[in-house]
Amino acid sequence: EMGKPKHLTNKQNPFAKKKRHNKEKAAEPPARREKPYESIVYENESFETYYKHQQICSSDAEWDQFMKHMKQNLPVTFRITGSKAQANLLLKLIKEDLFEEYFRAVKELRREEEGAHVEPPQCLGWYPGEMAWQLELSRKDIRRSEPLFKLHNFLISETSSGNISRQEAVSMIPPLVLDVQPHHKVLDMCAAPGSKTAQLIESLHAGEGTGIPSGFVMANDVDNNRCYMLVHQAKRLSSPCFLVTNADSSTFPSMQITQGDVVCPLKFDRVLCDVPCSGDGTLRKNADIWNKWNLGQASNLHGLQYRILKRGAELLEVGGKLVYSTCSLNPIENEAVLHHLLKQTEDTLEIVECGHMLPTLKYCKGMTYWEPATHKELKFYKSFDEVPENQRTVLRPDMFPPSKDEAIEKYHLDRCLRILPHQQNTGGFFVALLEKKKPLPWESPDTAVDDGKDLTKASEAAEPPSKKAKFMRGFKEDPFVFFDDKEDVFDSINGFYRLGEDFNPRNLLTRCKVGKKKNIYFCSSVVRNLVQLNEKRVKIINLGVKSFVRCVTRNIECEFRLAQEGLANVNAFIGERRRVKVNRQDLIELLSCTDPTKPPEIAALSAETQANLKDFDSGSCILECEVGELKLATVGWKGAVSLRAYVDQHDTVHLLRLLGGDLSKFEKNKFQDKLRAEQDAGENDDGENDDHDERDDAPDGEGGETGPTVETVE
Ligand SMILES: C[S@@+](CC[C@H](N)C(=O)[O-])C[C@H]1O[C@@H](n2cnc3c(N)ncnc32)[C@H](O)[C@@H]1O
Repeated sequence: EMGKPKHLTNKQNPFAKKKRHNKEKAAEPPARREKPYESIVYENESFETYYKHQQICSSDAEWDQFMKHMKQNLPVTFRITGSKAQANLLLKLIKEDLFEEYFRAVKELRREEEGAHVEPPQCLGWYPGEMAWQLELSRKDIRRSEPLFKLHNFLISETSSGNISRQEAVSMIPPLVLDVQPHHKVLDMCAAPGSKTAQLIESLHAGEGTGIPSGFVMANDVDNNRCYMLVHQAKRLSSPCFLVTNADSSTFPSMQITQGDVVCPLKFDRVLCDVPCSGDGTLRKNADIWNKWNLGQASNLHGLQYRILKRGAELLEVGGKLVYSTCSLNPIENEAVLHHLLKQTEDTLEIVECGHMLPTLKYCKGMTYWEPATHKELKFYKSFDEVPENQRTVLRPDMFPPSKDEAIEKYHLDRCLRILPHQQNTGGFFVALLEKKKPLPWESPDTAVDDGKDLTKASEAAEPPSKKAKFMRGFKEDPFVFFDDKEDVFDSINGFYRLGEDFNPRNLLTRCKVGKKKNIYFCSSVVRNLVQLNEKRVKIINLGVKSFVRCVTRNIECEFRLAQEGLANVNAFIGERRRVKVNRQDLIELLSCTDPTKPPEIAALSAETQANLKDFDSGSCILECEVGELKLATVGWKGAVSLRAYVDQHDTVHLLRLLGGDLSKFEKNKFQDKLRAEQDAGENDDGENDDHDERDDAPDGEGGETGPTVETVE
């Protein structure tokens, strides 16, 4: 009776789940096989000619610095995420323990070459709260050097549990500048793989103790496979205020939202346009661009970038802010795109200053003059009139700069930020912050004001036009099935967990219309509203956080256990009867148990905990532990004589780290493991591919909870 009735959970579309799983797998980048060092030539003549001509650096000496840095590997950067109390404690442990290990390991690594001087990790001063750091080591260094294995383990494990994010320094900038608040409606138009999306979600949740934010983040990508990277990325953040859509953002559909009692056109307070680009700012990370770089790409992308930006501006609320960013240095993809739109939006849209939001960041001002060029022979043109007829489909009038005065006084192109690699040893990047002052000239004022006047128009559009139906085809998602007010499963859950008056059962959903509900997801009210109003207008890929999981156990009245993933959201609603206070030592004990057949016995725990467990019904529960300022909560399982923590391995390591427990049994030395495996096999590998371990930004697979399936216990 304990088996999971898989065939029942998905009667409607038995293959959808498997497909989804495969898609998620396929979305993970393959293990990298970097080209042997020698085969990359760090040179590209057109690149140098083009950018020298555009004067992206102010002197020859600076140009030399620029080129020198472009040819070096990028240093590793990461930022600490998560709630304030946990992030502060993790920061303290990083500064004390991790950096001590860092100095030791780097000294060991470099002893022969460089003596014993080690550059200390550098705090990125423009990122708030000392939460972002740069190490003078490349990813390759960290992956390939045995002395650094503990540092590497730390990075992998804390990334997987979502407590740090290994993100390029410059990529942290757009979300900072966008300044997302908990009540904001946020659209990330080109979101995959989602490192910036993660930051947007974190900002949405940054208001301390305010419960579930009233705003939301909608992350979109045109590439269906890459949408699953977003799902994967966001899973670690467990936000009920998040959804993933799959649409071409240059024609992003108009949607609706209920405000008060009125259905209104959906406009966003914040829009991120991190558009597809030639990527030449990432040469330090993607060295193959050295061989491929040509100017044709930029001219090709300009149009798409413009259309995405324009649609973003349309979807923006008056008074709202939009960030346009690329990892390209090319003015054709940057200032020219902004100028192209600003010419048409007159005084309704304005580039605003944002440098002051990034104290200590070194950058150049946006360019106010540039010369478009043909990509084969790199012939530069000062005005469109000079462009020969046969080049006029490639070089468009809109790619040319305004007069120098206009560029500054009318369009404020100088307010853009250009970050060059040598300024603080990063990748190259471009970012501009725009504010919408009025409805755009082609928008009627009504559509920009949420006064519901547009209501009739909006509801006429309720049925999608048939040409929209075309892009809705393709891979079919399982449906989103929300609970209604009389859901029998809910009564059983509510009876067991006493969810309280404030909990709205209609914010729970499953992904199957018929059959037994297996996983129950939780989302915020606004996300439910968006799905219900817009499901037919846009392809929605994912939303909701897994919060309850079917788990049928003898003698336990409720057929659902809590899921660790969703605990942070439902925790506040759960009644006293399913909460157990445990002390620090007990929680360390519970987390350190890695043998599922021998769960910790209640009799071996502290007297306090034993007393707390008296008259406590068996089944799923919350383990609560207070250590100083820090309140930790994990999912647990109370058996007849045992108590266990029900936490996956990465979370276990994170919690043990915070609690000061012993991590040694979780430290893996892959170099030693490999050596041992080779010795066991009695033969030598050719040793060619030594980095087929976890890719840096891709946490490994599913990483299921390590406990046994509870179904088989007691
Ligand atoms: C520069 S990457 C975005 C990186 C992402 N913002 C991050 O920080 O992880 C550009 C993304 O735009 C997507 N894209 C390209 N054309 C698009 C379109 N027309 N609409 C929406 N997304 C598009 C690509 O699939 C790609 O994932």
